[in-house]
Amino acid sequence: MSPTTPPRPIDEHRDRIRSRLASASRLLLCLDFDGTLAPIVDDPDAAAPTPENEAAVASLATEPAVSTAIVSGRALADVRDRIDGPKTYAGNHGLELSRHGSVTVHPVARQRMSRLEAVCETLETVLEPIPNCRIENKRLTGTVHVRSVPASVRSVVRRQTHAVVDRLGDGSLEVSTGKRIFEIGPSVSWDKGDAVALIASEMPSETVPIYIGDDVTDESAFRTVEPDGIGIRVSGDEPSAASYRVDSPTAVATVLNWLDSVGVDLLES
Ligand SMILES: O=P(O)(O)OC[C@H]1O[C@H](O[C@H]2O[C@H](CO)[C@@H](O)[C@H](O)[C@H]2O)[C@H](O)[C@@H](O)[C@@H]1O
Repeated sequence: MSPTTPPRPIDEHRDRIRSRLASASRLLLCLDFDGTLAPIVDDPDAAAPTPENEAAVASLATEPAVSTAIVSGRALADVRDRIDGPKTYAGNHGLELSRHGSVTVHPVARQRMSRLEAVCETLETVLEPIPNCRIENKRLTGTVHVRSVPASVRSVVRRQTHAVVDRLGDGSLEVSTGKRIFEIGPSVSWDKGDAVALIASEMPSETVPIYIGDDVTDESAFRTVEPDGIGIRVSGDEPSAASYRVDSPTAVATVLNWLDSVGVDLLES
């Protein structure tokens, strides 16, 4: 179901966050990567967390009462290389999970890897004439990047992507959208929200979950944590399942630093 209410600016509602933290003994802090910890940039390879976010995540990851997790659409190995500290990582929109020292992969996604590979290879050829179009093969999912593609031909990329997925995917792969991207993945009912629910299910009952993210795929995670936990969308005032919003990765750092310096002390010991 699509959300209908815009999230509220978090700075005007710190009291509710304070009281929610004060009623918990532990914090599960789940963080999206692109657009949340790292500003959106033209070249996906160049994405990096702001130094403030990098330092805040590293610091929060050492707090005994805090569990941190990165939940990203990027491949697990890729996002792990880009931000250090957390013990838990979910890559490929939750299809691969690294926790307790081992990696698990969604079994259906694993079965469909060869089909996904064939789709990515074909798209490399079919979309080769499109200026600045780029295919990111993430093994379990694939991303067609159109951020730097001339606006007039983006619809061509969309049509060709759907055509290749329909032809080679045989109903087992699907296309979704993100920020100037088309995402190709297995048609399975598993998303970031399911990954966050799984991570949260292993926490003590007095844990408050917080999820911060910026894109449509983060909405499932907001639905998982809300209303008992706290969803924070990095966005304008478009409708979201998150209750609160901040406007940029710079403002995310302010929230993370507040959690580190004030929020953690509010948790019941
Ligand atoms: O779930 P996330 O961690 O937010 O990952 C979502 C996608 O992020 C990346 O693409 C986005 O960021 C790029 C770099 O800023 C930008 O160029 C692109 O337009 C954005 O959509 C990543 O490349 C994808 O694989 C992720 O699925």
